[in-house]
Amino acid sequence: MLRRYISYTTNKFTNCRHVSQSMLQSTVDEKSGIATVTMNKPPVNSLNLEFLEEIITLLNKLQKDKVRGMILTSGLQKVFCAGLDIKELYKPNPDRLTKFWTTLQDTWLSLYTTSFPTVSVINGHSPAGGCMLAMSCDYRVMVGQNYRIGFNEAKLGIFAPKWFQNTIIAVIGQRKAEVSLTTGKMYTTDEALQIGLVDETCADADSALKKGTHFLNNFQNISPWAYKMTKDINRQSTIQWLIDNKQKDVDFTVEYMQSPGVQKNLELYLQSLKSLPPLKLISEIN
Ligand SMILES: CC/C=C\CC/C=C/CC(=O)SCCNC(=O)CCNC(=O)[C@H](O)C(C)(C)COP(=O)(O)OP(=O)(O)OC[C@H]1O[C@@H](n2cnc3c(N)ncnc32)[C@H](O)[C@@H]1OP(=O)(O)O
Repeated sequence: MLRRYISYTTNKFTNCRHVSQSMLQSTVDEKSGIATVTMNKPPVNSLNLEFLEEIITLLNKLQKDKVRGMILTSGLQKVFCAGLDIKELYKPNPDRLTKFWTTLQDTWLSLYTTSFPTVSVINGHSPAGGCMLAMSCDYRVMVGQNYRIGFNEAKLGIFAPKWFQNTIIAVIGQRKAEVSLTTGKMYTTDEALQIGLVDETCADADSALKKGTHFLNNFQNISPWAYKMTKDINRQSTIQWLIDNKQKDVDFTVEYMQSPGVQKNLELYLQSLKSLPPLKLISEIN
Protein backbone atom coordinates (compact mmCIF):
# COMPACT_ATOMS: atom_id res chain seq x y z
CA MET A 1 0.00 0.00 0.00
CA LEU A 2 1.18 3.51 -0.78
CA ARG A 3 2.61 5.30 2.22
CA ARG A 4 0.57 8.45 2.72
CA TYR A 5 2.07 11.60 4.08
CA ILE A 6 1.15 15.18 4.68
CA SER A 7 3.72 17.94 4.83
CA TYR A 8 3.35 21.65 5.39
CA THR A 9 5.90 24.21 4.28
CA THR A 10 5.90 27.96 3.78
CA ASN A 11 7.74 29.45 0.85
CA LYS A 12 9.10 32.84 1.95
CA PHE A 13 9.61 33.99 -1.64
CA THR A 14 6.08 33.39 -2.88
CA ASN A 15 4.22 33.79 0.45
CA CYS A 16 2.44 30.53 -0.21
CA ARG A 17 1.75 27.76 2.24
CA HIS A 18 2.00 24.32 0.69
CA VAL A 19 0.13 21.27 1.85
CA SER A 20 1.09 18.10 0.11
CA GLN A 21 -0.59 14.74 0.42
CA SER A 22 0.29 11.90 -1.87
CA MET A 23 -2.51 12.52 -4.39
CA LEU A 24 -3.40 16.16 -3.71
CA GLN A 25 -1.29 19.29 -3.54
CA SER A 26 -2.58 22.46 -1.97
CA THR A 27 -1.03 25.91 -2.07
CA VAL A 28 -2.54 28.75 -0.07
CA ASP A 29 -1.71 32.28 -1.18
CA GLU A 30 -1.05 34.09 2.10
CA LYS A 31 -2.21 37.46 0.77
CA SER A 32 -5.54 36.47 -0.75
CA GLY A 33 -6.17 33.39 1.41
CA ILE A 34 -7.09 31.43 -1.72
CA ALA A 35 -6.11 27.75 -1.83
CA THR A 36 -5.28 26.07 -5.13
CA VAL A 37 -5.82 22.33 -4.85
CA THR A 38 -4.30 20.16 -7.56
CA MET A 39 -5.38 16.57 -8.06
CA ASN A 40 -2.46 14.36 -8.96
CA LYS A 41 -3.42 10.72 -9.11
CA PRO A 42 -2.13 9.33 -12.43
CA PRO A 43 -3.19 8.12 -14.81
CA VAL A 44 -6.68 9.72 -14.69
CA ASN A 45 -7.49 11.04 -11.16
CA SER A 46 -10.12 8.34 -10.73
CA LEU A 47 -11.94 8.56 -7.40
CA ASN A 48 -11.15 5.50 -5.30
CA LEU A 49 -11.65 5.15 -1.54
CA GLU A 50 -8.21 6.42 -0.54
CA PHE A 51 -8.40 9.43 -2.87
CA LEU A 52 -11.83 10.40 -1.52
CA GLU A 53 -10.49 10.13 2.03
CA GLU A 54 -7.66 12.50 1.13
CA ILE A 55 -10.08 14.99 -0.39
CA ILE A 56 -12.19 15.03 2.80
CA THR A 57 -9.09 15.44 5.00
CA LEU A 58 -7.88 18.36 2.91
CA LEU A 59 -11.28 20.07 2.83
CA ASN A 60 -11.45 19.82 6.63
CA LYS A 61 -7.96 21.30 6.89
CA LEU A 62 -8.81 24.20 4.57
CA GLN A 63 -11.94 24.84 6.60
CA LYS A 64 -9.95 24.87 9.86
CA ASP A 65 -7.37 27.20 8.29
CA LYS A 66 -10.20 29.56 7.31
CA VAL A 67 -9.12 29.93 3.69
CA ARG A 68 -11.07 32.56 1.74
CA GLY A 69 -11.68 30.34 -1.27
CA MET A 70 -10.51 27.28 -3.17
CA ILE A 71 -9.67 26.50 -6.78
CA LEU A 72 -9.81 22.79 -7.65
CA THR A 73 -7.85 21.67 -10.69
CA SER A 74 -5.83 18.79 -12.12
CA GLY A 75 -2.09 18.33 -12.44
CA LEU A 76 -2.52 15.77 -15.23
CA GLN A 77 -2.01 16.48 -18.92
CA LYS A 78 -5.52 15.91 -20.28
CA VAL A 79 -7.82 14.63 -17.56
CA PHE A 80 -9.51 16.73 -14.86
CA CYS A 81 -11.05 13.64 -13.23
CA ALA A 82 -12.22 10.37 -14.85
CA GLY A 83 -15.00 9.96 -12.30
CA LEU A 84 -15.46 7.10 -9.90
CA ASP A 85 -12.79 4.45 -10.05
CA ILE A 86 -14.63 1.72 -11.92
CA LYS A 87 -12.49 -0.86 -10.12
CA GLU A 88 -14.37 0.08 -6.92
CA LEU A 89 -17.62 -0.91 -8.64
CA TYR A 90 -16.55 -3.96 -10.67
CA LYS A 91 -16.51 -7.28 -8.76
CA PRO A 92 -16.67 -5.33 -5.51
CA ASN A 93 -15.99 -6.55 -2.00
CA PRO A 94 -19.28 -5.56 -0.30
CA ASP A 95 -17.57 -4.17 2.82
CA ARG A 96 -15.20 -2.02 0.79
CA LEU A 97 -18.01 -0.90 -1.52
CA THR A 98 -20.05 0.13 1.54
CA LYS A 99 -17.10 2.16 2.83
CA PHE A 100 -16.42 3.58 -0.63
CA TRP A 101 -19.99 4.73 -1.18
CA THR A 102 -20.27 6.19 2.34
CA THR A 103 -17.03 8.09 1.78
CA LEU A 104 -18.30 9.32 -1.59
CA GLN A 105 -21.41 10.68 0.13
CA ASP A 106 -19.25 12.37 2.77
CA THR A 107 -16.93 13.86 0.14
CA TRP A 108 -19.87 15.33 -1.70
CA LEU A 109 -21.39 16.69 1.54
CA SER A 110 -18.05 18.28 2.49
CA LEU A 111 -17.48 19.85 -0.92
CA TYR A 112 -21.07 20.97 -1.48
CA THR A 113 -21.29 22.66 1.93
CA THR A 114 -17.86 24.31 2.26
CA SER A 115 -17.78 27.47 4.35
CA PHE A 116 -15.64 29.08 1.63
CA PRO A 117 -16.41 29.66 -2.08
CA THR A 118 -15.07 27.11 -4.55
CA VAL A 119 -14.17 27.11 -8.24
CA SER A 120 -13.23 24.20 -10.46
CA VAL A 121 -10.78 24.86 -13.28
CA ILE A 122 -11.58 22.00 -15.62
CA ASN A 123 -8.35 21.48 -17.51
CA GLY A 124 -9.10 18.03 -18.94
CA HIS A 125 -11.81 15.44 -19.57
CA SER A 126 -14.41 15.31 -16.85
CA PRO A 127 -16.90 12.45 -17.15
CA ALA A 128 -19.53 11.35 -14.60
CA GLY A 129 -18.13 11.59 -11.05
CA GLY A 130 -15.51 14.02 -12.43
CA CYS A 131 -18.27 16.28 -13.68
CA MET A 132 -19.98 15.82 -10.31
CA LEU A 133 -16.85 17.14 -8.54
CA ALA A 134 -16.97 20.20 -10.75
CA MET A 135 -20.75 20.65 -10.30
CA SER A 136 -20.29 20.57 -6.52
CA CYS A 137 -18.14 23.68 -6.66
CA ASP A 138 -19.73 27.14 -6.84
CA TYR A 139 -18.27 28.12 -10.23
CA ARG A 140 -16.70 26.37 -13.22
CA VAL A 141 -14.14 27.50 -15.78
CA MET A 142 -13.33 25.03 -18.60
CA VAL A 143 -10.06 25.15 -20.49
CA GLY A 144 -9.47 24.71 -24.24
CA GLN A 145 -11.49 22.91 -26.90
CA ASN A 146 -10.11 19.39 -26.63
CA TYR A 147 -11.90 18.03 -23.61
CA ARG A 148 -15.33 16.58 -22.90
CA ILE A 149 -17.54 16.94 -19.87
CA GLY A 150 -20.84 15.36 -18.91
CA PHE A 151 -22.69 12.54 -17.21
CA ASN A 152 -22.03 9.33 -19.12
CA GLU A 153 -23.27 6.93 -16.40
CA ALA A 154 -26.03 5.64 -18.71
CA LYS A 155 -23.32 4.56 -21.14
CA LEU A 156 -21.84 2.35 -18.45
CA GLY A 157 -25.29 0.81 -17.97
CA ILE A 158 -25.72 2.45 -14.55
CA PHE A 159 -27.55 5.55 -13.39
CA ALA A 160 -26.80 8.55 -11.24
CA PRO A 161 -28.47 8.50 -7.81
CA LYS A 162 -30.95 11.16 -6.71
CA TRP A 163 -28.42 13.41 -4.96
CA PHE A 164 -26.14 13.34 -8.04
CA GLN A 165 -29.12 14.25 -10.20
CA ASN A 166 -30.34 17.03 -7.91
CA THR A 167 -26.90 18.62 -7.92
CA ILE A 168 -26.99 18.74 -11.71
CA ILE A 169 -30.56 20.04 -11.78
CA ALA A 170 -29.49 22.88 -9.49
CA VAL A 171 -26.89 23.90 -12.09
CA ILE A 172 -28.58 23.38 -15.48
CA GLY A 173 -32.27 22.89 -14.68
CA GLN A 174 -34.58 19.88 -14.76
CA ARG A 175 -35.10 19.52 -18.50
CA LYS A 176 -31.46 19.83 -19.57
CA ALA A 177 -30.39 17.55 -16.72
CA GLU A 178 -32.84 14.89 -17.85
CA VAL A 179 -31.64 15.00 -21.46
CA SER A 180 -28.02 15.06 -20.35
CA LEU A 181 -28.36 12.13 -17.95
CA THR A 182 -30.58 9.89 -20.08
CA THR A 183 -28.47 10.29 -23.22
CA GLY A 184 -25.14 10.16 -21.38
CA LYS A 185 -23.91 12.85 -23.74
CA MET A 186 -20.40 14.18 -23.28
CA TYR A 187 -20.27 17.88 -24.18
CA THR A 188 -17.58 19.91 -25.90
CA THR A 189 -16.40 23.06 -24.12
CA ASP A 190 -18.68 25.28 -26.21
CA GLU A 191 -21.69 23.01 -25.73
CA ALA A 192 -21.03 22.87 -21.98
CA LEU A 193 -20.98 26.67 -21.85
CA GLN A 194 -24.17 26.85 -23.88
CA ILE A 195 -26.18 24.58 -21.56
CA GLY A 196 -24.69 26.14 -18.42
CA LEU A 197 -22.63 23.15 -17.27
CA VAL A 198 -19.70 25.57 -17.06
CA ASP A 199 -19.76 29.31 -16.36
CA GLU A 200 -16.79 30.43 -18.45
CA THR A 201 -14.35 29.00 -20.95
CA CYS A 202 -10.77 29.93 -21.55
CA ALA A 203 -7.98 29.15 -23.98
CA ASP A 204 -5.39 28.09 -21.42
CA ALA A 205 -5.06 26.99 -17.81
CA ASP A 206 -3.28 30.15 -16.60
CA SER A 207 -6.11 32.38 -17.82
CA ALA A 208 -8.62 29.97 -16.30
CA LEU A 209 -6.88 30.22 -12.92
CA LYS A 210 -7.04 34.02 -13.23
CA LYS A 211 -10.76 33.84 -14.00
CA GLY A 212 -11.25 31.54 -11.01
CA THR A 213 -9.40 33.97 -8.76
CA HIS A 214 -11.43 36.85 -10.19
CA PHE A 215 -14.65 35.03 -9.26
CA LEU A 216 -13.36 34.36 -5.74
CA ASN A 217 -12.38 38.02 -5.33
CA ASN A 218 -16.12 38.82 -5.49
CA PHE A 219 -16.28 37.53 -1.93
CA GLN A 220 -13.65 39.89 -0.51
CA ASN A 221 -16.34 42.20 0.80
CA ILE A 222 -18.95 39.56 1.57
CA SER A 223 -19.26 38.32 5.13
CA PRO A 224 -18.28 34.62 5.27
CA TRP A 225 -21.34 34.07 7.46
CA ALA A 226 -23.69 35.64 4.89
CA TYR A 227 -22.05 33.57 2.15
CA LYS A 228 -22.41 30.30 4.04
CA MET A 229 -26.00 30.91 5.18
CA THR A 230 -27.07 31.84 1.65
CA LYS A 231 -25.44 28.75 0.15
CA ASP A 232 -26.89 26.45 2.83
CA ILE A 233 -30.42 27.73 2.26
CA ASN A 234 -30.02 27.44 -1.50
CA ARG A 235 -28.73 23.85 -1.36
CA GLN A 236 -30.69 22.73 1.68
CA SER A 237 -33.20 20.33 0.08
CA THR A 238 -30.59 18.26 -1.77
CA ILE A 239 -28.28 18.13 1.26
CA GLN A 240 -31.10 17.21 3.61
CA TRP A 241 -32.31 14.47 1.27
CA LEU A 242 -28.94 12.75 1.43
CA ILE A 243 -28.57 13.20 5.20
CA ASP A 244 -32.01 11.63 5.68
CA ASN A 245 -31.35 8.80 3.20
CA LYS A 246 -27.65 8.00 3.61
CA GLN A 247 -27.99 4.42 4.79
CA LYS A 248 -30.79 3.64 2.31
CA ASP A 249 -28.66 5.03 -0.54
CA VAL A 250 -25.66 2.92 0.54
CA ASP A 251 -27.70 -0.26 0.94
CA PHE A 252 -29.36 0.18 -2.43
CA THR A 253 -26.09 0.93 -4.23
CA VAL A 254 -24.24 -2.01 -2.70
CA GLU A 255 -27.00 -4.40 -3.73
CA TYR A 256 -27.57 -2.84 -7.15
CA MET A 257 -23.86 -2.78 -8.04
CA GLN A 258 -23.52 -6.49 -7.34
CA SER A 259 -26.39 -7.48 -9.61
CA PRO A 260 -25.28 -9.61 -12.59
CA GLY A 261 -26.66 -7.18 -15.19
CA VAL A 262 -24.72 -4.21 -13.78
CA GLN A 263 -21.56 -6.28 -13.43
CA LYS A 264 -21.83 -7.42 -17.05
CA ASN A 265 -22.22 -3.82 -18.24
CA LEU A 266 -19.20 -2.73 -16.21
CA GLU A 267 -17.14 -5.62 -17.58
CA LEU A 268 -18.00 -4.64 -21.16
CA TYR A 269 -17.21 -1.00 -20.41
CA LEU A 270 -13.84 -1.85 -18.86
CA GLN A 271 -13.02 -3.91 -21.95
CA SER A 272 -13.99 -1.02 -24.21
CA LEU A 273 -11.72 1.28 -22.18
CA LYS A 274 -8.82 -0.82 -23.36
CA SER A 275 -9.86 -1.03 -27.00
CA LEU A 276 -11.33 2.36 -27.98
CA PRO A 277 -9.54 5.68 -28.32
CA PRO A 278 -10.62 7.83 -25.34
CA LEU A 279 -12.50 10.61 -27.12
CA LYS A 280 -14.42 8.08 -29.15
CA LEU A 281 -15.04 6.20 -25.94
CA ILE A 282 -16.44 9.03 -23.90
CA SER A 283 -18.41 10.55 -26.73
CA GLU A 284 -19.72 7.69 -28.84
CA ILE A 285 -19.71 4.31 -27.13
CA ASN A 286 -23.06 2.42 -27.15
C1 LIG B 1 -27.37 3.60 -7.61
C2 LIG B 1 -26.21 4.39 -7.98
C3 LIG B 1 -25.43 3.79 -9.02
C4 LIG B 1 -24.45 4.31 -9.70
C5 LIG B 1 -23.92 5.64 -9.70
C6 LIG B 1 -22.56 5.49 -10.22
C7 LIG B 1 -22.01 6.68 -10.72
C8 LIG B 1 -20.88 6.54 -11.38
C9 LIG B 1 -20.23 7.65 -11.90
C10 LIG B 1 -18.87 7.38 -12.46
O1 LIG B 1 -18.06 8.23 -12.27
S1 LIG B 1 -18.46 5.98 -13.34
C11 LIG B 1 -16.93 6.33 -14.15
C12 LIG B 1 -17.14 7.04 -15.44
N1 LIG B 1 -15.89 7.36 -16.07
C13 LIG B 1 -15.59 7.08 -17.32
O2 LIG B 1 -16.40 6.54 -18.06
C14 LIG B 1 -14.22 7.46 -17.79
C15 LIG B 1 -13.63 6.42 -18.68
N2 LIG B 1 -12.30 6.83 -19.09
C16 LIG B 1 -12.04 7.49 -20.24
O3 LIG B 1 -12.91 7.83 -21.01
C17 LIG B 1 -10.60 7.79 -20.52
O4 LIG B 1 -9.81 6.97 -19.71
C18 LIG B 1 -10.20 9.27 -20.27
C19 LIG B 1 -10.80 10.16 -21.36
C20 LIG B 1 -10.65 9.75 -18.88
C21 LIG B 1 -8.64 9.39 -20.32
O5 LIG B 1 -8.15 8.88 -21.53
P1 LIG B 1 -6.59 8.57 -21.67
O6 LIG B 1 -5.79 9.69 -21.10
O7 LIG B 1 -6.32 8.17 -23.08
O8 LIG B 1 -6.34 7.37 -20.68
P2 LIG B 1 -6.75 5.83 -20.89
O9 LIG B 1 -8.13 5.69 -21.41
O10 LIG B 1 -5.65 5.12 -21.60
O11 LIG B 1 -6.79 5.35 -19.35
C22 LIG B 1 -5.58 5.16 -18.61
C23 LIG B 1 -5.83 4.07 -17.59
O12 LIG B 1 -6.83 4.52 -16.67
C24 LIG B 1 -7.90 3.58 -16.63
N3 LIG B 1 -9.16 4.30 -16.35
C25 LIG B 1 -9.71 5.30 -17.05
N4 LIG B 1 -10.82 5.76 -16.46
C26 LIG B 1 -10.98 5.02 -15.34
C27 LIG B 1 -11.96 5.00 -14.30
N5 LIG B 1 -13.01 5.85 -14.25
N6 LIG B 1 -11.80 4.12 -13.32
C28 LIG B 1 -10.77 3.25 -13.31
N7 LIG B 1 -9.81 3.21 -14.27
C29 LIG B 1 -9.92 4.10 -15.27
C30 LIG B 1 -7.89 2.94 -18.01
O13 LIG B 1 -8.54 1.70 -17.98
C31 LIG B 1 -6.40 2.81 -18.25
O14 LIG B 1 -5.95 1.70 -17.48
P3 LIG B 1 -4.77 0.76 -18.05
O15 LIG B 1 -4.62 -0.30 -17.00
O16 LIG B 1 -5.26 0.22 -19.36
O17 LIG B 1 -3.59 1.65 -18.19
